[in-house]
Amino acid sequence: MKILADENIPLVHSFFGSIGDIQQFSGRELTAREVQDADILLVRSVTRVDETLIGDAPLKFVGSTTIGLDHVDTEFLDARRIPYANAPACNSDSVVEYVISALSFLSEFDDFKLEDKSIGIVGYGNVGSRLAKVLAKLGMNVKANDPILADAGEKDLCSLEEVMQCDIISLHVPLTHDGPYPTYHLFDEPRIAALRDNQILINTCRGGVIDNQALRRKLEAQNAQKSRFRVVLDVWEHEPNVDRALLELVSIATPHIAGYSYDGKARGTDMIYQALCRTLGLPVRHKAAQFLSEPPLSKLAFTSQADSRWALNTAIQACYDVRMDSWRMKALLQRETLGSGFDALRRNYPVRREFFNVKVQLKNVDSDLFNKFRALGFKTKN
Ligand SMILES: NC(=O)C1=CN([C@@H]2O[C@H](COP(=O)(O)OP(=O)(O)OC[C@H]3O[C@@H](n4cnc5c(N)ncnc54)[C@H](O)[C@@H]3O)[C@@H](O)[C@H]2O)C=CC1
Ligand SMILES: O=C(O)C(=O)[C@H](O)COP(=O)(O)O
Repeated sequence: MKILADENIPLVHSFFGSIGDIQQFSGRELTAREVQDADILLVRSVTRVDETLIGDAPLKFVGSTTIGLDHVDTEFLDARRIPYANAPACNSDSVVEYVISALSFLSEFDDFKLEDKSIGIVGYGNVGSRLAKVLAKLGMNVKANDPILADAGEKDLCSLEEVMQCDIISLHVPLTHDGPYPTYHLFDEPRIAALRDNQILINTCRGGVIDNQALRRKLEAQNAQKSRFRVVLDVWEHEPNVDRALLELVSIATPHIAGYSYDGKARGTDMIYQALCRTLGLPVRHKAAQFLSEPPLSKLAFTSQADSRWALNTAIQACYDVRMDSWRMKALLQRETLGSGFDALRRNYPVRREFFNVKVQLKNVDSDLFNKFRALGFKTKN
């Protein structure tokens, strides 16, 4: 059995080695010729899986070890009766922790308290709803917009206009071009122009959800001294060929790594392995936990002398400091090869572990701080 697998899928040999002969490829360079005699195709988000790539290859399964599926032409696979799977929620905690790290940094940089702010979440699926629950427990005023869930009867959702009034707006929708609520350029020129000088806009879903040129024009037009309009971008239109001027202007810029916790990527591989076993009727012999090593940081301790805000920011940034990723990405501005640099940062991404790997000891602290650590996903003890 020939298994073609993206070279950036972690643990691919551990999970799939006993099922077939694994041949790895570079995600943006896979050709139809290589796919012609493959039985199994395992991709990440950078490989467009469609008729041009697949043709009449006798594939038994296509798996994408990602949440997003906009790179896969599922109608074509359905028509060809090729089974496929993605990995819903595999890295949603990773994205949530990315947003929390960004907010932690910005709250220090612009000196505000999260509990004084409102956040509007666009897309209330796995990522959006998890983020909403954590931030509400941290004391933020949370509003969410999701017209698809609203039509299906979900209560307590808001209009996009209401969400647009929040201090912070965070985007968590799939990239779609049709249907009743397409998300391509959901944030178009008029919506971007309507954003206020003191708002924060965060995009960790797909670059095309924001009109990047319109966003660049908005940032170029503002008064850098006076404006507090902050933008956090993990995803970009036309990746890996990012708009240099936009990259320079945003507060935090990262190369599509919000979902790149090692735990999340390993979970993605695990989920696709399980889906393949179900499809082929094979026994499930492996679990991601078997292959995950000890985290580099496992314990933190705070005493009753710790200021709550400082303690939370210290723990968040000790686990994951998004500024490091942003500095590495902004350093690309000095180099000619932005596109290949973007992919190199993703390929060589350092091991980042999720908050649940860290046990936080809290001696004689009040219950509010204890609960906030728990809400963030840390293991806690007295
Ligand atoms: N930057 C990164 O590394 C990562 C990015 N992602 C992206 O984040 C997206 C969201 O992930 P999940 O929450 O897991 O997906 P999900 O499918 O669980 O939730 C998406 C939600 O968006 C809603 N939605 C669709 N169109 C909408 C519209 N026009 N307005 C408002 N809501 C709308 C859907 O009803 C759904 O509830 C993924 O599709 C993927 O593209 C996911 C993981 C990592
Ligand atoms: O899961 C998703 O959806 C994502 O956006 C992935 O985290 C992106 O990673 P790659 O598949 O592009 O490596």
